Amino acid sequence: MNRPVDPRDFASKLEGMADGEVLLNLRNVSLAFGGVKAITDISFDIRKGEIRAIIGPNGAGKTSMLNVINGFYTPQKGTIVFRGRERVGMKPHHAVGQGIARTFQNVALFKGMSTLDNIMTGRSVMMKRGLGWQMLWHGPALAEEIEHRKAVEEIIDFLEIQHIRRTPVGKLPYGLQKRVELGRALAMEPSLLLLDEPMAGMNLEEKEDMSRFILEVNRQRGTTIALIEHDMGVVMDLSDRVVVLDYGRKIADGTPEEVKSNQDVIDAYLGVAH
Ligand SMILES: Nc1ncnc2c1ncn2[C@@H]1O[C@H](COP(=O)(O)OP(=O)(O)OP(=O)(O)O)[C@@H](O)[C@H]1O
Repeated sequence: MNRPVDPRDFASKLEGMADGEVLLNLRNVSLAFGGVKAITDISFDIRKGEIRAIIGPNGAGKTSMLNVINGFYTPQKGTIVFRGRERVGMKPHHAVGQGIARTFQNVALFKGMSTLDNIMTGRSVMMKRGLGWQMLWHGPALAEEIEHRKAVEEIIDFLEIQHIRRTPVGKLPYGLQKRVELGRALAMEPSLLLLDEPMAGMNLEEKEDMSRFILEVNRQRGTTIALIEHDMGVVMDLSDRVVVLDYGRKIADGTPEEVKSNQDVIDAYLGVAH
């Protein structure tokens, strides 16, 4: 049985960790699918409080890397240390319990459900009282439900989506669906938020809105963020540090300025032959 997750656990696990300390450390990680080497001997870290971008051309291994971080894939080689503890055989449903939440390249919401209910599903993973309790509508379950509703309403306010709270998400424009998906991830109160192409398919205005929300999540809520993004303008504006992958290998790691002027990165994006 999955252990219920108390959001306060996350805060206590992060207590004593200062901004800038290593939150997640990947060492010599390799992942292959049969003969396809998706990730080869990659090491990098994510520090508490930063926005860390993972970039690279198509097929570079970015999504695979995100899937390794949240336990969806277990690498054949390498070590992963999260909050000072080496992780062994973590599964995706443990990720939430550890304080890792993610969004997906293609929005993964319940299309027939409202914005409110979709965000509430993010919260449900933290509920201590099971369905039986809720059906009986006992006092403690009711109190917990009210507490979660309050947290969800705060997220709805924060993301400025009050006007669509009752709308089925399948009826929303794509940009707003992405925002709701961000809301659902925030409902899990993650210490590490993974965003897979948060701006994909968005127009300029939607991108500007999403950039603002990502920055506010990071600055106001103190959430550490790792994101994959193809829009270089966005990456350079938002990120504190950028790791660049190409053909499953790390080719650069540094500030946006350092990475932008790195010759290997320029070659990779121009498609220079290896
Ligand atoms: N489940 C899988 N089974 C087999 N091969 C896979 C699988 N997932 C990824 N790959 C392969 O691993 C390599 C890296 O893929 P990945 O999706 O991680 O790259 P990416 O950088 O995220 O690409 P994109 O920018 O196109 O999304 C590719 O060669 C891909 O075909």
